[in-house]
Amino acid sequence: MLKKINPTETKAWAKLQAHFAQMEGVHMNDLFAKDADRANKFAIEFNDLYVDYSKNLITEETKQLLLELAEEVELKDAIKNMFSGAPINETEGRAVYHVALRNRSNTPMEVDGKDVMPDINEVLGNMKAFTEKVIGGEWKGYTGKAITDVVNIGIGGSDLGPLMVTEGLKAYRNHINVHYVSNVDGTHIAETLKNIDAETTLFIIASKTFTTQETMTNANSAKSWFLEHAKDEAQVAKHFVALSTNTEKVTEFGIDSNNMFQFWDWVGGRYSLWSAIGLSIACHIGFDNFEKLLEGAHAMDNHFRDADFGDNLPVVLALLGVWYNNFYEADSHALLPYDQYLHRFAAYFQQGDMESNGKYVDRSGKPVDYQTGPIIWGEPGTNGQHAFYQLIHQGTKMIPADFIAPAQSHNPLSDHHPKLLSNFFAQTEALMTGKSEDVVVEELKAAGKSAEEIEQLKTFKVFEGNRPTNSILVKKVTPFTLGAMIAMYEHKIFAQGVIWNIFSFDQWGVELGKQLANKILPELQNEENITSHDSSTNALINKYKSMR
Ligand SMILES: O=P(O)(O)OC[C@H]1O[C@H](O)[C@@H](O)[C@@H](O)[C@@H]1O
Repeated sequence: MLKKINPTETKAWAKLQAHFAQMEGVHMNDLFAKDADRANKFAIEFNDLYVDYSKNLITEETKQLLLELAEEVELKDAIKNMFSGAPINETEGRAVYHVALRNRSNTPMEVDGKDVMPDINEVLGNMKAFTEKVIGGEWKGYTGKAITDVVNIGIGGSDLGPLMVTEGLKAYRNHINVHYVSNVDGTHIAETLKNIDAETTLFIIASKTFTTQETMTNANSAKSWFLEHAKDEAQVAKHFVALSTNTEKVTEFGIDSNNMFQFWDWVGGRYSLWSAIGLSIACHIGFDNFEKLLEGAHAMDNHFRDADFGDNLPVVLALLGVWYNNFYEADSHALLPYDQYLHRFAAYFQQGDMESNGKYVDRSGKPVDYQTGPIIWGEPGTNGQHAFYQLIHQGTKMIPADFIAPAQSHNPLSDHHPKLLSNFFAQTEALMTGKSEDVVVEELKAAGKSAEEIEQLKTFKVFEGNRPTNSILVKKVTPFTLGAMIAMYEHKIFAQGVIWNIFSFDQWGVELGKQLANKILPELQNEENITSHDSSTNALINKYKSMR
């Protein structure tokens, strides 16, 4: 069980508050000027990852106090608890054991006294055999043709993870095309079906519960479409497989239980890409590469469990996040990958982070009186620069940001990559150093501006700088590195949840909207005037009915 420690009542919190008062007004430029070794001091190297966190509003004292906070909230114990398979997802009475899914050392890992590794290895074995058949062309469709396209139908954790990783590792892809359908908007499935052939398409229905409205609706539409072509229910077995924890519902849907890849209730949806939910990834990049993804995550798991907190990547990133979220009152955090393949990275961690730590009730069931999870957002590299970076540089809000870039591109076309990386380095430098009024005035003089023009223009061109960033430089975006990076952020989220004294592995907040939608749906299926809601909702529903 996780301890119930209010972080704001720790000694470290009070010390951090006092320290924060001293830090206000401190400029990072001065911190760098004072300490020639700062970049070395505040960097962590892990395999092919190099994380520079020196461009943060911290001193050694800040780090020390943040580490004291981690000790006082008993983060070490919490990590041990997670790795021991204890039911730390208390509101659902479940263990949180995605670390077992990627336990490549294969040591026993138990839930309720039962080693889960044999089951995990069995499903991995089934996934391997299946992907090899699909990729090798042995798995045939109803007319005897090999599979060319895989459509993953799922939503939330059963979509975002596999989608982000297949995009992230496209450089490793084979001839199997993978498509993702998530939205209940009929457009999503309709547009996907336009580009595929029923004879050579395999549908993967991915749903932990196998009751999710969007997924079941899309799955039924896919099945109807398929049967329009195949005209034989018996052929469904060749074209539909399921990834789920719910055998009963899978069978009810008409999928042969032999074509079901199991996972377990101790795998949270947003932490499930390492389980059978990763089947579409394995179809796209091959099972060996999928295993390397697991290996990378496993390496990060060991690091998180064993490394001293001061050199522990997830812990350090978590503490920096707490520093900005709770002391500087930053309300968001940007993830900015300088890698086009990682274009869904921020979207993936919007669920990972916001569904985990978007909670206002603490582990004792009481409302918190401090801030919890930040808003996560971001877009890839230079696209963001030409869109929202203005606000990061000169806006009134502090936006701590993680800049992520590979040293080696999978597509080293002419000078694209040096240009991309020059922007990566320039942005973090600019955000930190800013541009003083003196420099602006010199530049305007050099550009031949009059004294009057200089006076009018100068303040607009000044950059305060002092805006915090982490730089995450990886050698190359490989399956191993991506696995490690995803696990790094997963554990950062867990560590922050522990500090904020909240439960990071339930998601009650997604329920109310679902319940109300279920109540409203039948009201949309008749022509009656609706009066059962508030006046705004009634008016909207009735307007919709008059417009359709
Ligand atoms: O895999 P399922 O059961 O279809 O759930 C899909 C998603 O549903 C809800 O939005 C939440 O519970 C998410 O965490 C989950 O990922």
